[in-house]
Amino acid sequence: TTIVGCIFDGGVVIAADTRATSGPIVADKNCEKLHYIAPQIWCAGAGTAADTEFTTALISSQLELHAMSTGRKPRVVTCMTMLKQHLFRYQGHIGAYLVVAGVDPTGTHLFTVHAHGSTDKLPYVTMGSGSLAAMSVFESKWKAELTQEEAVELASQAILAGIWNDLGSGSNVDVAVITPEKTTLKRNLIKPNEKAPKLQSYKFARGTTAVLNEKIIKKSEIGRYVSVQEV
Ligand SMILES: CCOc1ccc(-c2cc(C(=O)Nc3ccc(S(=O)(=O)NC(C)=O)cc3)c3ccccc3n2)cc1
Repeated sequence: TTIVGCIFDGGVVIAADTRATSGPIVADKNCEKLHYIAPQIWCAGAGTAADTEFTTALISSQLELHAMSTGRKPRVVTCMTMLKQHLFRYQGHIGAYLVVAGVDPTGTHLFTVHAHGSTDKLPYVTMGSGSLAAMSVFESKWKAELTQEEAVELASQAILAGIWNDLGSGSNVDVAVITPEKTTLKRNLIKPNEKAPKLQSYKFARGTTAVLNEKIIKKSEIGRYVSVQEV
């Protein structure tokens, strides 16, 4: 997994690859790693898919209840604090590595939350197995006061660095852009690994495999030919 976040002049962008793995196997070629928390707070998740999905959904619910009881819009720092306290309580056994990003009445914010409960507040962040490849892009190309378009391009390039250089990352680039005015999810913004059409049809013609013999039997006689395990 490669997930990133980057603050720009007027908002924040987060992005993720879409490969889900189970050991060396690609379990899903187009999974979703950007999670909704609140209208202007989104989270990118790396680690155990079920843990990132359920942890973000739980905190999204708790944050909505908190906003209802305070009568105020939810704050990104509140989301981060709820996440870190939950993950710390489970001492790292919940495998969720999260990039928390959003806009609230206090401004634009970007945090990382690690599975053990540690957090960082930075202008750009990367996490997951492709985090070093992604960070190399930020360390070489990031500058202050990026425009939205520059930030989307930089974040996309950082994810592509993970896709090309980390076997745990792959397939497509998802991006979410959060500003005070609106939040835009750009699902599969870049699809650099689409399969090319086959050069020819590989369908076998009927009769390619010879039928050596054929026997039609009554259902009651199946037991003579196939051992059927009665449960
Ligand atoms: C007592 C434990 O102490 C720890 C201290 C630090 C970290 C840590 C982890 C990460 C990190 O993102 N690790 C990570 C890797 C792969 C996936 S994955 O989803 O691609 N694959 C699997 C199998 O989870 C997720 C997260 C990280 C990233 C960027 C900068 C710093 C970082 N630090 C972990 C443990």
